[in-house]
Amino acid sequence: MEAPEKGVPLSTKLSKHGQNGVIQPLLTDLYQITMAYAYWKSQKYEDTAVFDLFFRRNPFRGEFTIFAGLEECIKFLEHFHYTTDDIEYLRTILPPTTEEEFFEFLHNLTAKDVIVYAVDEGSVVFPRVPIIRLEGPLPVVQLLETTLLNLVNYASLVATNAARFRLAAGQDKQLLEFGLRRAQGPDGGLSASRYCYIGGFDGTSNVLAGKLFDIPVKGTHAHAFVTSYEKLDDVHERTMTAKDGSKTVDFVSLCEQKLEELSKVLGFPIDQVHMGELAAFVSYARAFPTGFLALLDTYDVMKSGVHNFCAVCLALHDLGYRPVGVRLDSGDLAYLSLLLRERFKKVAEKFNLDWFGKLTIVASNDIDEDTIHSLNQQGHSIDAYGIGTHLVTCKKQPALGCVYKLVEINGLARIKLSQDVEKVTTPGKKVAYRLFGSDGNALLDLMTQSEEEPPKVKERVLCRHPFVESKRAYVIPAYVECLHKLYWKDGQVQQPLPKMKEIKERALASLNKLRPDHKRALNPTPYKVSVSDQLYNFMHDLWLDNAPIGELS
Ligand SMILES: Nc1ncnc2c1ncn2[C@@H]1O[C@H](COP(=O)(O)OP(=O)(O)OP(=O)(O)O)[C@@H](O)[C@H]1O
Ligand SMILES: O=P(O)(O)OC[C@H]1O[C@H](OP(=O)(O)OP(=O)(O)O)[C@H](O)[C@@H]1O
Ligand SMILES: O=C(O)c1cccnc1
Ligand SMILES: [Mg+2]
Repeated sequence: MEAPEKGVPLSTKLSKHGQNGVIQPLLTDLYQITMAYAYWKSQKYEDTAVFDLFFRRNPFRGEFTIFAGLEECIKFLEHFHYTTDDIEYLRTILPPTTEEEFFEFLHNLTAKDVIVYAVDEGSVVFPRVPIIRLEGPLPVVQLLETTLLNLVNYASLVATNAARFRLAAGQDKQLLEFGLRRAQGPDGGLSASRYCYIGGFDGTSNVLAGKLFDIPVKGTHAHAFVTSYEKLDDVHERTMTAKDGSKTVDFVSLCEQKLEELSKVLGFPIDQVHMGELAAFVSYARAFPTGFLALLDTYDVMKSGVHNFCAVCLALHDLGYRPVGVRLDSGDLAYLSLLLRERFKKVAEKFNLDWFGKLTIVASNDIDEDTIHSLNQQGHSIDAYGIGTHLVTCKKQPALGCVYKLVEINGLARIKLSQDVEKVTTPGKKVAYRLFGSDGNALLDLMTQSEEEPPKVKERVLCRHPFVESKRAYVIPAYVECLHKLYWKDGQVQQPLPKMKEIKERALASLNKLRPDHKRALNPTPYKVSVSDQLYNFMHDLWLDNAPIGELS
């Protein structure tokens, strides 16, 4: 890699060619390069290969996956080139017998002769269906394998995880990604923020992700802010001016008065209320009068936090400001959210302030998908979730198993056999279609050989299980979507690459066309991925041709 230029802003360094600078041809496994040498040495560099990138099983025991990472893959192809520096490095790691002409060959390689068909980024995808199909000179498409898998696997995994959190929480809740501190390094953190947004989150706490990807950045405050104050005297600047500029008051005294008033009206003892916490809330409100959202659980949510919060809210109201809400970061989140809502409604009633009952309650603290389902079952009054560890580390399943398999060489289909039927590849160049029923929902995905006629609307098509002969169905689609679009040819991007927001909208729209039972959290119904009759017969003939016949004696 060229040395970073001095004086270049960080964002430019990180987004070389509008892409993370670490994404470059050497971000690969050594064996791709040694294979390229062996192909080159045995005159196979002009062979034309077709590779499919696909996964065999959906993550998180689910029955769907959100495809993400395509834009990065296309940009990688656009700039695929080994620099002089890269070649010098390769010279040091390849054996001295490596011929000089190979390094020249590598130095001149680009992806201009590669053709890429792919499913649109953000689409729901299913096992075995090629998400990306690459065709081109064998050494080049081979050299792309590891980087493309790296770009797609985590992106799709975390986008799917985010989509599952969204399904659990419902469309009306705010979902905030708070995972940077727990993410797998800086790149893991940035990718997580980007692809969680695509998968259905509303924002991130990750400021750099906000800057680089134009994602809304959001946040509250930490316990440290509260514990840094011990008593009310710690608030040095006591005054605050009304929103309309009409008056300036002693805000600390105003908050104290409100606390006393609340204690009388609601009947709670003031001696259990932590004055350091009140000092912190006062200071935070002074800094953010239009965005006051306080963390309530530093000492005791119901004995201290909520009283201090309500007092500051009433004081802000006197000055014409509208507070935002609270965050809970420990304890029984369902129970506490209900108690808080009850309290807010009571204050709303006693002080005749309708908005008070509708203040936002944010919950955080080690929340996973199951926690959200459980909270829903119990009943709660949470409006927003801040989610970190389980989301970005994908604790429930830390990797998606996308693979990259050779399916055709020089126009001849190739099959990879395995004792494990699931691992047998689908040979040849294929096209995938999604067939929809009259209710608008997806019925199944169908793979055909590339030269076959596409399935037609209102025409019966035989769809077969790829392995089980008896499993087949006639489908009369109300709508047919060709999943494979031409994305890269002649060294040019062939489709407009959509903005993050559009990819996010596609993910939502694509999920909305999937029947609810496929999206169910527990034991969802598998979505059918089938092959055409022609592809079925072709595949099984090739299988028999390639499987040796055993002999018993
Ligand atoms: N009502 C609830 N139903 C199911 N799970 C909940 C509920 N409320 C909280 N949780 C989860 O229970 C776990 C509680 O974790 P833990 O015991 O570490 O936290 P805590 O004791 O409440 O807080 P602290 O961070 O102060 O230790 C968290 O994963 C949280 O998301
Ligand atoms: O729990 P997560 O889903 O990862 O969400 C992010 C967490 O990060 C913050 O605190 P941190 O965990 O650093 O400290 P805490 O455990 O003391 O709250 C925040 O208060 C959340 O608890
Ligand atoms: O803004 C927050 O509340 C936040 C951000 C990151 C991690 N935990 C909380
Ligand atoms: Mg925590």
